[in-house]
Amino acid sequence: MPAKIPATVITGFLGAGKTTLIRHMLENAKGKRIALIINEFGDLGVDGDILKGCGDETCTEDDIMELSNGCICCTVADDFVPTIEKLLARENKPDHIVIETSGLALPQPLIRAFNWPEISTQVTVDGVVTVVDGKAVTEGRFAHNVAAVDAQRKLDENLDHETPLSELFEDQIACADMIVVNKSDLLSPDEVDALAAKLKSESRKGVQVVKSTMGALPVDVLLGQGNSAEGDMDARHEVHHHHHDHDDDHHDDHHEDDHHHHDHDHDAFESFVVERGEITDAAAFAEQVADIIRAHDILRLKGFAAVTGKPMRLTLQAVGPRVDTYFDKPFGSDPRITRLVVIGQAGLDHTAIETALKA
Ligand SMILES: Nc1nc2c(ncn2[C@@H]2O[C@H](COP(=O)(O)OP(=O)(O)OP(=O)(O)O)[C@@H](O)[C@H]2O)c(=O)[nH]1
Repeated sequence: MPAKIPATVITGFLGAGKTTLIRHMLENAKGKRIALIINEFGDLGVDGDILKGCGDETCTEDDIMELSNGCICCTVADDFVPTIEKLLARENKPDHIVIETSGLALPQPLIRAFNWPEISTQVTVDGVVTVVDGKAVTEGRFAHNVAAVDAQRKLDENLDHETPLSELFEDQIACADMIVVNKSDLLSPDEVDALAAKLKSESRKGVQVVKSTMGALPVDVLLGQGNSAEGDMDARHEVHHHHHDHDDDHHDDHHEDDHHHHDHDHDAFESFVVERGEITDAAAFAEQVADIIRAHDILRLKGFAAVTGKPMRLTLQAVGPRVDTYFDKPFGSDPRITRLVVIGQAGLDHTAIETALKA
C-alpha cells in the first residue's frame, strides 16, 4: 500500500496569523509540493487571493482549493471528502496537504472527517497546528478584533453564537499538536515566555509550543510531525462545559503598555549537527536521545547512527520526545559515523546537547 499523504490542519482565530504562517511556509517549502485547502469564509476572507498571489513555483493556483462555508461536520460528505478525493486523483499528487480552517469551526470535527473510509486509507493527519495571537491572548481577548470574529460567527448559521471565545480557544488548544505563539514581536520576551509556559501547562502532554513572529517557522518544524491525529480524538476532547473563572490568575496585572521592539532572537530557530562514532545499543541510544530532547526542549532531531556490528545505517527521527528508529540502508563504503541534526528554538545549549549525545 502506498504511504499515506500527510495533512496538517492549521487553526486559530481570525487574525491570529494563519495566512501569514502558511505564506511563509509556501515560500520556504524547499521543493515540497504542498496542496492547500482553505475553509474560506464569505466576504471576510481574502486568504485565497493572498495565497494565490504567492507566485512561488511550488505553489500554483491549482494547488489551492476552497471548502464552502459552513460547519465541517455538516458538509463533510458533500464538500470535504470530494475535495480531498480530487486532490488524490491527480497524477501529480501533493507531498503534503495543508488545511487552513476558518478558525471558528472547531478543529475536532474536521480531524474526525479523516476517519471517513474514502480518506483514511490515503491520508493521515500529520498534526494540528493552532496559531495563537500572543498579544490578544495575553490581554485576555483571544482575538485581535473580537468584533470581527463575532461578525464572522453571525454570518454562519451553523455556528452557535453563544459560546464565549475563551471556550472556543480552549477547544483549539485541546486539539493542538503544536501551538504557535505568534505576534511575539508585540510582547516583551518575558510575556512571550510566560504565555508559552502557560499554554504548555494547559495542553496535552507532548504538545510542542513554539514562539513566532509573522509565522516564520521552518517547514521542518511545522510539517512531518507524524501524529496521526485522527486516531486519537479521545485525547482531544472539546472542552465546552468548563466553568471559566480564571480571569484572576490569567494575566499579569502589570503588563507594560509600550510595546517592546526588541530584537527577535528569542523566536528564531536554529539547527546544528552533532557527529559521533558508533553506538553500541540502538534501543538504549533512542532512550538517551528522548531524554536529551526532553531536557533541552528540542523540537526535532533527525539523522542516522552507526551501530556496532550492524552493517545497516540506523535512521533516527524524533518529534519531541517520540523517537522512531529503523535500519534504512547499508553503509557500504560510507564512513561509519553517527550524524544527527538538532532543530530547536534559538538558544539551545549546543555544548551540553553535544556532550550528552556523545556520551
Ligand atoms: N505584528 C505582527 N503582526 C502579525 C504577525 N503575524 C501576522 N500579523 C498580521 O496580523 C494580521 C492577520 O494575519 P493573517 O495571517 O491574515 O491572520 P489569519 O489568522 O490568517 O486571519 P484570517 O485568515 O483573517 O482568519 C495581518 O495584518 C498580519 O500581517 C506577527 O507575528 N506580528
